[in-house]
Amino acid sequence: MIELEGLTKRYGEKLAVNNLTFTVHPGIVTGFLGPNGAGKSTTMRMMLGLDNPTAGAARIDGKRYAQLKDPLKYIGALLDAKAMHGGRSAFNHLLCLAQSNGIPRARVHEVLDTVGLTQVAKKKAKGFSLGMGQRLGIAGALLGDPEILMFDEPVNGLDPEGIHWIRNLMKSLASQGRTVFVSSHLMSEMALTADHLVVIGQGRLLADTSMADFIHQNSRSYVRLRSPQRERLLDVLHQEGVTAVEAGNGTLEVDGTTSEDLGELAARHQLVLHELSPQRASLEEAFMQLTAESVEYHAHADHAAPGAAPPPPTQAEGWGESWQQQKKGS
Ligand SMILES: Nc1ncnc2c1ncn2[C@@H]1O[C@H](COP(=O)(O)OP(=O)(O)OP(=O)(O)O)[C@@H](O)[C@H]1O
Repeated sequence: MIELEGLTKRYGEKLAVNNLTFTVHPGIVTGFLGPNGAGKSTTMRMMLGLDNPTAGAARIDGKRYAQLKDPLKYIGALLDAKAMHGGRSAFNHLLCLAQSNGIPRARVHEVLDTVGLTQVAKKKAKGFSLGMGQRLGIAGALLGDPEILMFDEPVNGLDPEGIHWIRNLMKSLASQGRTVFVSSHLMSEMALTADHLVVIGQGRLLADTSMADFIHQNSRSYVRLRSPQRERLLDVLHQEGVTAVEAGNGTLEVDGTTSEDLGELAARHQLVLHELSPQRASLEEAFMQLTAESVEYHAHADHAAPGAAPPPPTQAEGWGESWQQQKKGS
């Protein structure tokens, strides 16, 4: 496992990572999330001994990275897919890594095969597309058959087939009992891949929880109702002590109950429903809700291209104030 204890990094005035303590466990995929500049890459670099902490420590199986003999056999990482000697062939790049970590040459062929680069193994890495570079970086991470794997934005530059492949690879590595720690800005992808989440903002820990709990705790679930007998429906809900919020287009939003209960209630009162749909928030909505105050870099609408239409509000923005007020009031 990976253990962080009070991990801190200061660059001059900037506290990039602020007293992070958490553990990344084996057997699951742990997603590492945070807005731009939150400190994710700095944290990962310190885990790999590429940056020295100002305070605290990161331990890999109980040891600091520098104390590991043949570190690629303990932890494999993809941090920056472009960080390789472009003049070397894919095969030679991996062979150099293998030789410096006591890994047999045959393993280079195996990992090239795993990532689908066997046919271009003799080609120089500098001619590789972004997606091929990502695959080569992942091959390097897998080289030592490590129990711990760390990927910073692994789906960057990958096409849909490549994204699907890396998702399945990470899940299968975790199902083999390995520790998989992955950062990504693609929330929809993270929602499909990670079981557990660590979220940071401005260097501080904001959440360390299961995916399901994270979404549940940081977002709103409700049931949307639409009925041609809206007034009667509102009366019935009122009598039952259920609060409904009018949401435009003739729809009502109801918190604190289930679509099953509402359907049965409507049936008992012979009310016609045209819509009865449970609305569950997405990871993206939950993430934006939690990190809203720690986003450092905002785009402003008046800097948009001339004539560009403003973006439609997200569902999270759509809930806006009334939800915030309800939360404060509760
Ligand atoms: N070598 C450095 N010198 C000075 N400041 C740095 C250095 N590396 C990172 N920082 C600063 O530390 C903060 C955290 O950066 P980091 O790259 O770790 O964030 P991140 O969460 O990985 O961001 P992104 O999602 O945009 O990749 C940023 O404000 C960044 O400008």
